[in-house]
Amino acid sequence: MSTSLHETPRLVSPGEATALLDAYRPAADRFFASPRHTLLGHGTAALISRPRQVPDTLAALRRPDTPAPLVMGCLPFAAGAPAALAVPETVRWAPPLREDPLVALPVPDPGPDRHDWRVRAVPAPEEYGAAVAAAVARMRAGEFDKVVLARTLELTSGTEPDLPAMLRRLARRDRAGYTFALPSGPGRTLVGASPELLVARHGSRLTANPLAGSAPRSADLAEDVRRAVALLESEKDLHEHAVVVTAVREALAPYCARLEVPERPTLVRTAALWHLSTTVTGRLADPGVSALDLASALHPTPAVCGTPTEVARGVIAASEPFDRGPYTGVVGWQDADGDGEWVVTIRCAEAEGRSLRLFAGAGVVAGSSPEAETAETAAKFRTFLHAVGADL
Ligand SMILES: C=C(O[C@@H]1C=C(C(=O)O)C=C[C@H]1O)C(=O)O
Repeated sequence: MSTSLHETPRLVSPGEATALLDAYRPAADRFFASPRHTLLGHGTAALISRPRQVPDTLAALRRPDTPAPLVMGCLPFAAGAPAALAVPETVRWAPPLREDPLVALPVPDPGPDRHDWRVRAVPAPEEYGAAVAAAVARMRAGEFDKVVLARTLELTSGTEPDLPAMLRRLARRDRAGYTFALPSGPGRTLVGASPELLVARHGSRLTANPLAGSAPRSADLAEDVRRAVALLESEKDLHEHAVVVTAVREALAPYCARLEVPERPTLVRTAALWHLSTTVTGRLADPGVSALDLASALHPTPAVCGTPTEVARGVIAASEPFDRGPYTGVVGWQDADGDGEWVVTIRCAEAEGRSLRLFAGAGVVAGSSPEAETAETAAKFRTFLHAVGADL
């Protein structure tokens, strides 16, 4: 196997990752930061709307004596809708942002935007609660097991939002997760900070980290810990989580010579939420299967859709009065060897002109309450509201 650029041993110098974060410019650039790498792609050598075209496009663009090309971008939630994948003209790599001492310095953050946001909730929180209640009634009648229902906030302002500033705030606040900013369609930019790894492949090793079952954080330390402990013991959340882990195991098993799935979830936290988390690891039976092949086999997991998948898709289409677009799709990168990282597209917004559309959803099971799911989605919005300086 050839050595790709990101595997080359390198000297780490402070500020390398922060420099990529600061260099990001919308439209021309694609930024992706993970706990392993920071990437900044510049320019577009090729656009790809169908994931199956990725291997041939990367092979055709391979040139001797230059680093092998890679693909960055996002896939939408909806099956069959076009992807927004691209091969950048150049890619700069840096070590993880969280290891960069400069990212922790408080000074360079420019503070909140002085935007006067007009905010419209679509659907209104009461309508969202009613959709949750209707889904709960159907699940109690045994029609299906789980559905993830989402809502949006449409933010508009008199001036175009400063997307690089938002990206910097997202990256600085949640340094342990995955931060991204890239074009999601003509005139549109997807920006977000997701805690959830759909799948990463490194040679024959794979890792997936499904999250499901959540609780809002509290500013009060004792209350924060109480909520974390309650989440670990909540039967409703453990069930919601188990449904996702089972689906991930079943989707990955056919590709694996070995697959390890811990019996009980642990906790992960973002600045706004606690989540139940399971880290699944495995070894591929056929190393020809790429990270994107695995992501396509997994997507959509019941962490963002439901169980059974097709029933849940139907409930989502009938209940949500908006198009999810890239939200709850997949975002990330992959190189010509098939190594890469694909993340679940959540805690994000899509920017277009002077407006931003924020998305948040919650897993609904028979034991769910409309009030708790509305509060959970409100907490999920906080990740992005902080980035636009609108979290009051
Ligand atoms: C759907 C979202 O998050 C997903 C749903 C979760 C849940 O229901 O507990 C937790 C993490 C994500 O898998 C979102 O953030 O919008």
